[in-house]
Amino acid sequence: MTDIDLAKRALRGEFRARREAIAPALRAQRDEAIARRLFESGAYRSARGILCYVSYQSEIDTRAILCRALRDGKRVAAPRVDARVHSMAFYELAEPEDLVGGYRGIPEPREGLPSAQGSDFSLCILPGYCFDGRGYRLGYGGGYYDRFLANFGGRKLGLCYRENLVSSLPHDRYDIPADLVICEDGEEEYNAKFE
Ligand SMILES: Nc1nc2c(c(=O)[nH]1)N(C=O)[C@@H](CNc1ccc(C(=O)N[C@@H](CCC(=O)O)C(=O)O)cc1)CN2
Ligand SMILES: Nc1ncnc2c1ncn2[C@@H]1O[C@H](COP(=O)(O)OP(=O)(O)OP(=O)(O)O)[C@@H](O)[C@H]1O
Repeated sequence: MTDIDLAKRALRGEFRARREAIAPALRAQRDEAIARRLFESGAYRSARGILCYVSYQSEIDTRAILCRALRDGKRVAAPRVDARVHSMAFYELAEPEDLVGGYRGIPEPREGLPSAQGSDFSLCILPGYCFDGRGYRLGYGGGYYDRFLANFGGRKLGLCYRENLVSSLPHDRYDIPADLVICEDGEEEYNAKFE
């Protein structure tokens, strides 16, 4: 375990507590505001398909996002972890019911769904405890997203409550920053290429 891993571990507890301290009703309102901003964004509107995490615990809720994207006629895929090989892949959903209990209780695509491949999937929506001023994220610590993003050529979009945006996070050579972070009251853009 490197110094950076240890520093990140200490921060996870702090930022989870901050997220959990927001009253549920307020959190729901903020999640709705974040989803609304996402739907209005060029990143969402121009994507034919999205790769989106399925929220659990106190993560920003993506249920409404997944359902709306399916209704909008987008292709929608969610991640499934293969813990044996420490990797994660995305599978395309036909309906919300395609999600079943998976890794650590996170809802994941059931077996038998097609793997999400191709340029239609041009947007990946990232979870995170927090993001910094350059788009770096602090995740659960599995390194799953960094391994996946190393081979992903599309737009990387984080969802984050405003109070969990920080100026700077520790990062190592594997960390891949978001191009854009959406908060309940605005957006932070890091990669002009994707305006
Ligand atoms: N919704 C969601 N799905 C996702 C991720 C994610 O961050 N969010 N992942 C992103 O990589 C992958 C799963 N990675 C994970 C890695 C570690 C733990 C974990 O250790 N969970 C502990 C609580 C940890 C904590 O609260 O800090 C647990 O369940 O007890 C969970 C998921 C793929 N799917
Ligand atoms: N592409 C990679 N190849 C090898 N090791 C990696 C890679 N990406 C990340 N790691 C390692 O995995 C460990 C966890 O990484 P990190 O703390 O960045 O996870 P995270 O981004 O918080 O988790 P997640 O992506 O699952 O949300 C670190 O030790 C990191 O160096």
